[in-house]
Amino acid sequence: MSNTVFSEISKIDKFVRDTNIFVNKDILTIKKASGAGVGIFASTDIPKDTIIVKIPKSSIFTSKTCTINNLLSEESIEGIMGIHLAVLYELFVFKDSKSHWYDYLSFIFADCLDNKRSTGFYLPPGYWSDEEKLLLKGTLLDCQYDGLKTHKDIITIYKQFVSIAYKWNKECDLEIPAILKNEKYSNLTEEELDAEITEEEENLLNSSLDFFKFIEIGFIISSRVFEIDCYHLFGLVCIVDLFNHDSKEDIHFENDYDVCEICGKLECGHMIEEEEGSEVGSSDEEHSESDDSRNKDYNTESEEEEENIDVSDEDNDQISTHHDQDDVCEIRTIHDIEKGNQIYNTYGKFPNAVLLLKYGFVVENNPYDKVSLVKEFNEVVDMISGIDKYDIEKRLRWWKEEGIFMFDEELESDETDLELNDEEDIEESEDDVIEEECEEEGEDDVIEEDNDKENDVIEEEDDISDEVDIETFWKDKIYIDSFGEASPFLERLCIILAMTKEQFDEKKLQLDSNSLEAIKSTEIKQLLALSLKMLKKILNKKKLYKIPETHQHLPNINEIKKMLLIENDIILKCKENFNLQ
Ligand SMILES: C[S@@+](CC[C@H](N)C(=O)[O-])C[C@H]1O[C@@H](n2cnc3c(N)ncnc32)[C@H](O)[C@@H]1O
Repeated sequence: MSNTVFSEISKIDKFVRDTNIFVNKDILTIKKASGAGVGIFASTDIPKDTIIVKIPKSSIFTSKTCTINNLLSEESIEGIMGIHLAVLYELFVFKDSKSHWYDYLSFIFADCLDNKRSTGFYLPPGYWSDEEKLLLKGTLLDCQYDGLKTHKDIITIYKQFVSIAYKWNKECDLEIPAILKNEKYSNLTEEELDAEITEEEENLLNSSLDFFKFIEIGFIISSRVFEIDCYHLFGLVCIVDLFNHDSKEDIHFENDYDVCEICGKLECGHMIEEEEGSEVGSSDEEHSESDDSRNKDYNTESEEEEENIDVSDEDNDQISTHHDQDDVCEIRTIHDIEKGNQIYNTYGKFPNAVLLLKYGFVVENNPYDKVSLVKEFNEVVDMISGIDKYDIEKRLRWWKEEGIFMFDEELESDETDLELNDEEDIEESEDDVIEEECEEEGEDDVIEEDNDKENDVIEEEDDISDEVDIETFWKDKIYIDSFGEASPFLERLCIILAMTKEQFDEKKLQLDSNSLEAIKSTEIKQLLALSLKMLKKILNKKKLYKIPETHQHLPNINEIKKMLLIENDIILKCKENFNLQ
């Protein structure tokens, strides 16, 4: 769990004051939240649309605002990777005396700084003990997300960071963060960095405490990071990162995403240059020129400081004046909140497996939760008789490569139709108003822009089959949902597998849901009965998980038990819905 400690909260008071973060203390209380570290609560009734926190973008820790921002941009490291590397320097190199961010970062990474800690490392499930991972075998986390495996990408990132740290040390005498000290990777070529990670290498690193600390820091970042805008990309947002998660959110994080990608401002010379440039067709040059000139300043600075990098006060002044005061993010309540209630943010519409992988916790009554049926589906398919194996493979291949995307669109258009029907009445009455407003404000351009955006979305959707990993996509759709219902994709796939050869090949029923409806009633009845039988066989194969009773010594046993109990609950609901024992 990436929780902070309530008794240490005063550590961030000074940071909050110094960086002009506005917290409406008259209506908010920060306190212990049962089972979830610290949380934020309403100390009075709070009406809808109240701004409860305001934070200047310059007070958000990002790869652009951190102390080594100039070095990161020279290496083209940005986003979450940039934050990861920057945190190592703020915590272990610049520390209290030189880091403008230390009070905040040492609060959220307190455990990582404590060399005598009594708790183990806070790591994603792939790094848990074999005993713990065994208990989660067969869950969605295992079947769909490969969450019980360690991932080699993190090793490549570690090697890259070590190599860069040695380079900066050589070029600008910048101290190497202790956890990146590893001579073996101190001078890697591009080729060596890209090379396949060997098992020996993996085993060696997986027995290093510094490497675990490196992963832990990455995991804490993953559990607290926010998407900011197209300039900063991601960031750690003090105070805002104290809101706990619930699928029913109380607040919205509001900010302008579309800012200038060069300087991060909402309006600036670069944007005008770009507009003018695009008219005369020279925007790229001008952009890169201004980009270079900005980098030149930073480069010169780093050259000047080559002898001895002095990080901070000056740089931090530059950071805090770099953005306009009105470049702020706001937290706004989206409905009335009652006094005493915890105020929740939502981290996304994620099943518990993803919550555990990204944030280290699971929640009960999660409407987005699922139980995987991939293993059970494959077992039943292996037992199908009456159709030859080649035919089954052909149908499955068609489903994975084409059918599933067509069905996805079919479901989406059904949903859109439903929404449109609901909205029709409202829209009709609003039409006159909109027409009037457009006339007044000359909004033709806006409408065109909106259309362009819609076209982009449609194009993007058309490309979906090219972008997603086909294996991951189809498996993700083979599940029981949180209400104990089989996924519509699984139902349709069972129909496809239950078809006769003629129904599949000649009538092409799989391509057209209308002809599926129109098919002769006796024929369809038989087909649906067969497919329901197959579906029930699959569901019947799903067994309840054994809840461990004697494993209290395992550090992650509470989350494991919670996860298994929740999946069992869904399986039981499903058995009831389908009258299975
Ligand atoms: C962004 S932080 C939220 C503040 C955090 N509770 C703290 O003490 O600093 C995210 C972390 O809070 C915890 N958390 C958030 N929502 C939770 C929930 N509904 N149940 C349990 N833990 C939760 C998890 O440890 C998660 O990694």
